[in-house]
Amino acid sequence: MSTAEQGAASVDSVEFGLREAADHLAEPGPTDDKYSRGVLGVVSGSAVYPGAAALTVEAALRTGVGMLRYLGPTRAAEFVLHRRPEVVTAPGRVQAWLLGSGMPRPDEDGGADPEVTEHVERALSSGLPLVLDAGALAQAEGRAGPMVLTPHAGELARLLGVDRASVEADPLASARTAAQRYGATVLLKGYRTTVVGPTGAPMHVEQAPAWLATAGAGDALAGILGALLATHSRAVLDDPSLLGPLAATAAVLHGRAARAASGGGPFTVLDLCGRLGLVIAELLVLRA
Ligand SMILES: NC(=O)C1=CN([C@@H]2O[C@H](COP(=O)(O)OP(=O)(O)OC[C@H]3O[C@@H](n4cnc5c(N)ncnc54)[C@H](OP(=O)(O)O)[C@@H]3O)[C@@H](O)[C@H]2O)[C@@H](O)CC1
Ligand SMILES: Nc1ncnc2c1ncn2[C@@H]1O[C@H](COP(=O)(O)OP(=O)(O)O)[C@@H](O)[C@H]1O
Repeated sequence: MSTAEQGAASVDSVEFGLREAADHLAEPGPTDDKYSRGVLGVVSGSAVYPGAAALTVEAALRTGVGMLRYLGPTRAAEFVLHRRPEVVTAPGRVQAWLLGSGMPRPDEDGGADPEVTEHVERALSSGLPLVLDAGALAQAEGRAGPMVLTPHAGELARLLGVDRASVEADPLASARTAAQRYGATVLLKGYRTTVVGPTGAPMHVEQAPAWLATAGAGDALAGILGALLATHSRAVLDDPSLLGPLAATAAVLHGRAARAASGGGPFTVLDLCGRLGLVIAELLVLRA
């Protein structure tokens, strides 16, 4: 589907841009410590997709958290620690959770190991802000609490029990259906990223170059959003309608970092992650 067709199908959403994103960034102050900044819990990756664990963690750290607790499978944890020794692999208090990137769905052969499943179950019933991605999307069923679902069109089609073409024909209506069904904010990925909450006006973000259509880019987006939820946890618990602007902010950071990494050509997902700090610094200047 062309961008023009996507636009025509989504005339009801408003563009969420740089200035709006700048207003949804948490900047630490002199009295902050690693706990007050926000701790993100991450359960991602698997024996099949250990890379997704590294990408979610890298993106979250680069977006800025006080601490990241990684509680995924052992092989992925070793890989994560090797790359990022600042990650903590002991359980403990967190302010938000990112679940599912690179993990099997509960109905898939093999499933996750029992220890990982227990971490996921605890997170799902914690009442804390959640990002549910990839293998954790179906866990939204029957859950209460503030959560953002981050499907691509194929995953949203699976969730809704429709074919992918019908999601692509009207991304906004499809995302809205899921938002209402699950009482969640839905961030639907694609060239245009659509964000819809169970209430409130839908938004869209178009900051990214098409070079971003590359494996692992969605894992990085999930990490960015997880970090934003951890650093805005109290505000989200007070006002869950903040989930929409925070999800859209994640898409803006992701797209801008992709553009910076690209410079007009191809790039890797780790290149994108490496640009996040400067993109955030640029946006913070905008609101000064
Ligand atoms: N480095 C890592 O560790 C990485 C790990 N990753 C992890 O992998 C897991 C699986 O995620 P995934 O998006 O790849 O698969 P999945 O959710 O089953 O959706 C498939 C959809 O795509 C479509 N489709 C398939 N082939 C197509 C084609 N050639 N050209 C066009 N369309 C095609 C297909 O549509 P269909 O044709 O079936 O309608 C269906 O809609 C997930 O946990 C993720 O986090 C990834 O992030 C990558 C990096
Ligand atoms: N044509 C495109 N132009 C810009 N961004 C895109 C395009 N296609 C996909 N993206 C972005 O790339 C990311 C892909 O995520 P996803 O499909 O989950 O891939 P993966 O599972 O491999 O990480 C999303 O953030 C999506 O918005």
